[in-house]
Amino acid sequence: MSTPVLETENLVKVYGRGPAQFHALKGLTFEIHRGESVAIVGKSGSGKSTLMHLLALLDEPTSGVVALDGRPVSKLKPKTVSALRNETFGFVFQQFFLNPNQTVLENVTLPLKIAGVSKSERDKRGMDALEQLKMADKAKNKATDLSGGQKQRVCIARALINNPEVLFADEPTGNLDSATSETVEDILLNLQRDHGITLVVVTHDEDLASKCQRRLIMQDGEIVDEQVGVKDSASHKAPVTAGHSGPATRRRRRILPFGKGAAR
Ligand SMILES: Nc1ncnc2c1ncn2[C@@H]1O[C@H](COP(=O)(O)OP(=O)(O)OP(=O)(O)O)[C@@H](O)[C@H]1O
Repeated sequence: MSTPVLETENLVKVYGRGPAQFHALKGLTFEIHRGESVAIVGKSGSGKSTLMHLLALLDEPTSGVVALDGRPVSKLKPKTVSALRNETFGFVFQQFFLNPNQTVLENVTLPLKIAGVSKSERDKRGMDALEQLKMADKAKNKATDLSGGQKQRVCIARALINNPEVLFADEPTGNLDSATSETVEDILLNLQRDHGITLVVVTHDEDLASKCQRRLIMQDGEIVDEQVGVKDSASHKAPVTAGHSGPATRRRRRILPFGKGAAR
């Protein structure tokens, strides 16, 4: 089996100190494989967002390892971690985080501007991404002059602008009505299925979770169950596999020392 794109080993996150200490993640060990769709689900406060932030290298664990392409990243310099994050990941959040004073195209191309890409190249790639999301006709609109579903499509275009290996989505349908949610779900799942992007979704939305290939069920800072199989629908033909495939915390292979044997 290929090297997992992301894996964790005994991942622990403790917030606060002394009597105020709170163990948000209690030693998680699991793998996410390239090109799969994984939903992280569980009740409010179970640790989903904390886990996603650690996987996405937006926060550091208290102890344990996060490895990207088999290479532990927890001990890297902040600058290297930032570069890895920008090169490898795209992000979609419930709160769209669009700049209201900029056009749709400017919002979508912001990551390229930060990376120092020329305006002509940014605009070309931005329009390509907007085409993909069927939003090219709104390129010159202010980002505020859009419906919720359109805003989320702009956010997805922005997340795709760097050709990410992994797309992290934190409650991507949280602010959308059910019809619009379905459109956004299908866009995300199509990106995973047709373009091989690894999709990691934190969600309370059962419909979205059921369309992912794997669900990690969290409770009180632990992964207590793992379900495999996607909902049978017109766009998702694989049958649901009931039950779970065993403890999600099982280890199958050792994480390699950073830089050894991990091609990217
Ligand atoms: N910065 C922090 N300081 C202290 N405790 C925190 C902090 N961030 C999160 N927590 C606590 O850690 C636990 C897990 O939080 P987290 O946001 O990961 O849960 P969640 O499953 O994503 O919840 P929700 O579904 O409501 O977003 C919660 O009890 C939360 O109160």
